[in-house]
Amino acid sequence: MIKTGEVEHMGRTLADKVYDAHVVRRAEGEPDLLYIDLHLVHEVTSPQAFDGLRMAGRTVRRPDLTIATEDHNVPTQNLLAPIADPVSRTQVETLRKNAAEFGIRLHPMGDDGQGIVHVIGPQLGLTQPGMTVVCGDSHTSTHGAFGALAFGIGTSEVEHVLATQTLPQIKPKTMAVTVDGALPEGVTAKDLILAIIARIGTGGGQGHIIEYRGEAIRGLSMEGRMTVCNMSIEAGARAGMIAPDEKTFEYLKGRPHAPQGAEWDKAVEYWKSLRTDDDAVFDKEVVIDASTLTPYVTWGTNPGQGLPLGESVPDPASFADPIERQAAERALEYMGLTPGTPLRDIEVDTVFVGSCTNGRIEDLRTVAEVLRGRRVADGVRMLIVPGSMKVKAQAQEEGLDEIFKAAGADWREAGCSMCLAMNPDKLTPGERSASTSNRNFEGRQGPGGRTHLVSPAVAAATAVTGRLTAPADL
Ligand SMILES: CC(C)[C@H](C(=O)O)[C@@H](O)C(=O)O
Ligand code: SF4
Repeated sequence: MIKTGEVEHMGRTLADKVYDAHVVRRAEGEPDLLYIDLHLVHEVTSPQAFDGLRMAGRTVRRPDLTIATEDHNVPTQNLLAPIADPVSRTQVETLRKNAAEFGIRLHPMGDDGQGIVHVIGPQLGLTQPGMTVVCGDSHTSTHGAFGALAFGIGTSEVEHVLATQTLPQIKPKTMAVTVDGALPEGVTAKDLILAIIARIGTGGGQGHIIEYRGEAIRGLSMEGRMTVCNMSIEAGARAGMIAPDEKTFEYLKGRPHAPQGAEWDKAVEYWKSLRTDDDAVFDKEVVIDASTLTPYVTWGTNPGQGLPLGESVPDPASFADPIERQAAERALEYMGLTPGTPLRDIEVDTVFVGSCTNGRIEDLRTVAEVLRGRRVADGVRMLIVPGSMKVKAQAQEEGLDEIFKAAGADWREAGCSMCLAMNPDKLTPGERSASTSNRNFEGRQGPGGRTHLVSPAVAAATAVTGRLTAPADL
């Protein structure tokens, strides 16, 4: 820890640097007060926060640092029709009223800036290295891909940030996940993060900010880095971060909210200092060898229950830990799977491509590459949902939508869609999906629905054969 007036000798991690730069008040035995640079808002976790402000007669302290979008509840087709579900409709209408009353920018359904909250922040250049970013949403960790300290907060904290632009915090511990070597051909960021969670477990990052580092992380595109950071929360971590580099700067340059001219040069100079010092010590460290990885899929009902696609459904008896064994038994029962079945033999009814994990342009390009000249298997429905209206427009500019439609897939409007069952895109009881989203909990995609988490490449190949498949198998 740095003390004012003392020369600092101890190296600091990236997380330390960003955190320390935002502490506006620190007192013994109390949480720190952190300044927040960017506050993202969506319709699900904001209504009570705005009610709280109203009741206390408060205003939003920095509407200019706050931006709202409609994503969870929006249908992904027939946008002109009123939202049929009354709860969804009320949430969306409430956000519109609140945004108007408190002077917050909102990207409503149908607007060309609308999209999933974690897709639009980076897209607009709002998410930048060294920032603190919060949102009433657990996948706020996505923004850590830029070297920002980004984490999800609860609704009462949303109210606190709206009112003060600050947040009380207890400094999390730090954890390094170093991924050495290069990812083999055909192995993607999604496979990597599923492998990491399978290795460290859904509680492996608890209380920690994970910094992903090493050759394989440096080799990822910004989209891939976002996929990795997005799922940090599925390992229980408070946040995930990746040190900014030339790829980060290149991605940001020229975006609507990125600094410009002399401001840009100054910003880049600062951003370059945002890396873990060589002598910094992490509270916890894990090393992964990227060269051993193959496409990963989940077989169970939490994101840590994953295996290489070439393996078989595990036998619960093979788990030494009694809690894991029980969890596996229950998962297999819910998933309707038998131990020993090769994962490649599992047949799916539905394939979902989208979400804040894998609904960006690069993901859609990967899917198009696999689907080009091929057909979605008979009896399989495939939903391809862009993460934002901008992603949709770009995909259409590149003609990807034509490839999707020619293959028999359903090309939709932007939103969270089938990632979670808060809008019309749902699984029916017993229906099985291969999904590029981030959670496979019981009922996540609809009551009784069975979810296998996969990469966009595996999703596309699976749509073609109707069984869990990698493109290399086609
Ligand atoms: C609805 C929202 C609070 C929730 C979250 O916090 O993550 C959702 O986005 C999710 O992915 O489960
Ligand atoms: S796409 Fe899924 S994970 Fe992302 S914010 Fe929406 S519901 Fe949450």
